[in-house]
Amino acid sequence: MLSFKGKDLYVENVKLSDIAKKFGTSTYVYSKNQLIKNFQNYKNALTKDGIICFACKTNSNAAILKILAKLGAGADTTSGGEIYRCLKAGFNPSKIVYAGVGKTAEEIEYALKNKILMFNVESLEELDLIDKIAGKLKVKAKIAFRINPHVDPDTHSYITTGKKGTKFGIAYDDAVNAYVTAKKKKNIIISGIHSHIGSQILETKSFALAAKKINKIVKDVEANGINIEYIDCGGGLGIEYVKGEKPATPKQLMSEIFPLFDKDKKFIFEPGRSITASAGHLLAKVIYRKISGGKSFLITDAGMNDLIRPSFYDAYHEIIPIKRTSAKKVKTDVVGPICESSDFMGKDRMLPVVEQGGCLLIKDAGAYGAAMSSQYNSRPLLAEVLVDGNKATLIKRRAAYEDLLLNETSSK
Ligand SMILES: Cc1ncc(COP(=O)(O)O)c(C=O)c1O
Ligand SMILES: N[C@@H](CCCC[NH3+])C(=O)O
Repeated sequence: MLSFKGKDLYVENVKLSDIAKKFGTSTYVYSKNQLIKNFQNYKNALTKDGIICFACKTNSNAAILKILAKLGAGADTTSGGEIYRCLKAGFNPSKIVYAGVGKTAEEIEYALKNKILMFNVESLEELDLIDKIAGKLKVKAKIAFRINPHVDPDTHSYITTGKKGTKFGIAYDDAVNAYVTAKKKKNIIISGIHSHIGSQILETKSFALAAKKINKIVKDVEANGINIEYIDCGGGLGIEYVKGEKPATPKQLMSEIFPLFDKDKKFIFEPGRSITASAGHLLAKVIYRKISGGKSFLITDAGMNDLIRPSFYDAYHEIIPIKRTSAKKVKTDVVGPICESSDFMGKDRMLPVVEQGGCLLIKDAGAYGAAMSSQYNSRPLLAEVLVDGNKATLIKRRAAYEDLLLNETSSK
């Protein structure tokens, strides 16, 4: 919900220059109504019994989580900390699923005590530990196996998770045996099957291929007298970072998947990026401009510690000045203040020479933005602001220098 009104760029009905004045820069700015719209796209497409479990690793700000919990979302979690955040935000534990290759004993115990819907189990050793801890607590643990379906979708290699040889899940060929083993465990209830093939996937064909392979396992497992209630299809739908990219919609995805399975199945989807990415942007100030070695640079107060995606994956985020200007456009690198040559927000962009102190918006940073930020170079974490109509609310205060020393025991 970004638009120009006159010369000014707005998020919903709030001028970004007003946000910069009031809350400072750099700042993450979210649109509540874009977030709701993105979630409703999934909810409306879910014509079968099931749950949309928001992948909270993309953005776990309490205000964002509360909005989604209120809309009836479940949560896909990947650590005890994420389960904690989701419970605090009001998610119903019976809608929380928990994946991850390295769940610790403490995390498993915490999840069991809080009665989550199901563990997406990624190895037989993990299954043993869950069974043991459930026994100690005198409870039953509901599980699905995360199956690695050996599918290779068209996306960045760092975010491909369902390919043969990656660390995720139980290998496709070992899936049926894993279920047979689980059936013998005293404290385990088999609830479902899970796969998640990767992220920023624009087309549906890899999802459909994975789903067909998963259904083959479901049939083989059920032939062994084991019932599979939930088909958890993971997340992974991409968004339009680059103008002209055409990501499939939740409706297209689901209409390909549903007919592949028996009618009685319940479905879980775990979208993350496609819910939060386009609902958030990074507002940054141009501190300095310079020409060096024949290149033009805009140096912003946002760095790779605030948004690591460009440095880490060479990811593209559109960058636009928040004030329309008739200044000439020149090929520009937008860089941050960190001592790394990989500290850039965008390279070779045609941008007007923004005035010093002017602001840029680094778009579609609501997913894996603030959530992946760090204090590298001892830079305090950023403020986060939520816009709803004509109201802008601070949902995370900007950290102070004192916060940098908060947990260091010799800091007094
Ligand atoms: C298990 C699991 N589910 C869901 C997601 C969310 O993926 P995305 O943000 O691409 O929708 C991820 C991250 O890739 C994941 O690891
Ligand atoms: N962090 C990645 C996505 C990781 C997906 C998590 N399994 C990104 O920014 O694109």
